[in-house]
Amino acid sequence: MPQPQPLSASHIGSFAYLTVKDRLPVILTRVVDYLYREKDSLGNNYGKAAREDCKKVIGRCSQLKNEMQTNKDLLPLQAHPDPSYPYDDANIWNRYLENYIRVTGVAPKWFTAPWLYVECYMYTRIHESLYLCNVLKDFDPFMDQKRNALIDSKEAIEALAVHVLSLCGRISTFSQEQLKQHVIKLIEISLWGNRCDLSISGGADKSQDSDVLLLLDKLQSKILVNNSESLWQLLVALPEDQRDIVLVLDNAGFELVTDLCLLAFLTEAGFVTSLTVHPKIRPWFVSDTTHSDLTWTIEKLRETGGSAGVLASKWQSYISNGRWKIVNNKFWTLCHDFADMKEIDPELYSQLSKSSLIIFKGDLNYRKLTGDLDWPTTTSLEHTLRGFCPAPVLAIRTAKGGPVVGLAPGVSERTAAVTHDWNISGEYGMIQLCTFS
Ligand SMILES: O=P(O)(O)OC[C@@]1(O)O[C@H](CO)[C@@H](O)[C@@H]1O
Ligand SMILES: [Mn+2]
Repeated sequence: MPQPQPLSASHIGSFAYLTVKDRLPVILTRVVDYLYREKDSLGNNYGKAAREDCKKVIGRCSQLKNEMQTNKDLLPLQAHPDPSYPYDDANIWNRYLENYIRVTGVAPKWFTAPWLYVECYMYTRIHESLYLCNVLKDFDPFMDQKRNALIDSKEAIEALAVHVLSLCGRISTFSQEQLKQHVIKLIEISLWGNRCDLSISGGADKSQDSDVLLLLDKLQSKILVNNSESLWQLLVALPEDQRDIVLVLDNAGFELVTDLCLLAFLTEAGFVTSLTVHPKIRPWFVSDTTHSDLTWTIEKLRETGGSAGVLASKWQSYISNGRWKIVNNKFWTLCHDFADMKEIDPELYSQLSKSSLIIFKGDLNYRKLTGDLDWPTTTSLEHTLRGFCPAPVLAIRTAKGGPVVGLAPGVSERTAAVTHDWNISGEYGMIQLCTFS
C-alpha cells in the first residue's frame, strides 16, 4: 500500500489549514501580549536587561507571525549562542529544511509544508526568539498558563489523590482481577487527562474542574479502541526484573498528575523495575511538560498538602532513590516523526529498545507515531509506525486533529454521524497497544 500524504495546511478548510490560519497566530499573539504585560515585572525580577530582552522577543514573535500569515518560506534557525548548551538542534532543523528543498525543489512554506513540521517549527522559533536573549534565554512564556492550569484543577487533583492513596494502601488485599480493574481505571483517567491541553484552546483555560472518577463510566463509549485488557496481559507476563517502563510525557497540569498517579500505582503494585520519564527540553505546544514543570508540580503539590501532597512526596522519593529517572532528550522537540528516530537519534532508539513498554501520551506523540499521514482510519497502528518498533508501544490520546488509526470498519463513520468533529474535539479517545507479535 503506498503511503498517504502528510496532513498539511494546503488543504483549505482542513484542521491543519485552520490551525495555521487561525490557531497558531492566536498563540503567538498571546506570547506577545503576555511579554508586553509582564515586561515591567520581568524587569524587576531579572534586572533592566530583561526589559530589553522582552522588546526583542516581542519583535521576533511579531515578525514570525507576519511570516506565517503571509505564507513566507520557513527560514533557517540560528544556533544556540552558548556552545555548551546540550540541546542545540538548529543544525538538525536546518538539515531538514535543506533536504526538503533538495527533494521538492522549493522551500517549505507555512501553508504548503507538512503540518507536523510547520507546527513544531513555530515552537522552535519561539524558543529561538528567547535563547538569543541575554537574560531571558531560559524563560518559558507558557509557564504561568501551565501553573494556573494545575492550580485550577486542585479539587479534581485532590479527589484523584485520595483515591490513589487509598488504593496504594490496600494493594495487598486486592485479587488479581481487582488489581487489573484498578490499573485499567487509572489508564482511562490518564487518557481523559489528555483533554486538558492548552494548545488546542489557544491557551484558554483548560483545567479539570470535576472528579474524573465519577465520569469514567459515562465516558466508556467515547473510547474508540481500548486495548487495556491486552496491556494487562503484557504487564503480568513481564519477568520481575524486566519491568522497565518508559513514559513519553505530554501536558503539564491535570494530565501530568493523572500520568504520575498511574505510574505510582504501577510502581507500588510491583509492575515497575525501573521507570524513565521523558519531558520536553523547550517550551512546547503551550502545555507540554518540561523538566522544570515536573519539578515545580511536585513541589507545589507537596506545599499544598492534603492527599495530593502525600502522593507528591511519594513521587519525589521514587525520583530521589533513582527508581524513577527523568531523562531530557532533544529528539522529542524536533520535527521528525518516530520512524526517523533510528537514523536521527540511534542512541535514543537503542535506549528505548531496552525497555519493556513505552507509553506515549497525547495527540502530538500520536501524530509522530503515525507520521501525521492521512491514513484511512482502519489502517493498523503497527503499519502506520513504519518500522518504529523499539519495544511494545502503548499510545494513549484523545483525538484532537492528528490521524486516527486502528479503528474497526464502520467506527469512524458511526462516530462522525453522532459528532461531526469527533476527531478534533478531544471528546473521543483511544488506548492502543502494539506488541509487534
Ligand atoms: O499532544 P496534545 O497536547 O494532546 O495535543 C496537542 C495539539 O492540541 O496540538 C495540535 C494542534 O495544534 C494537535 O495535533 C493536538 O491536538
Ligand atoms: Mn501537548
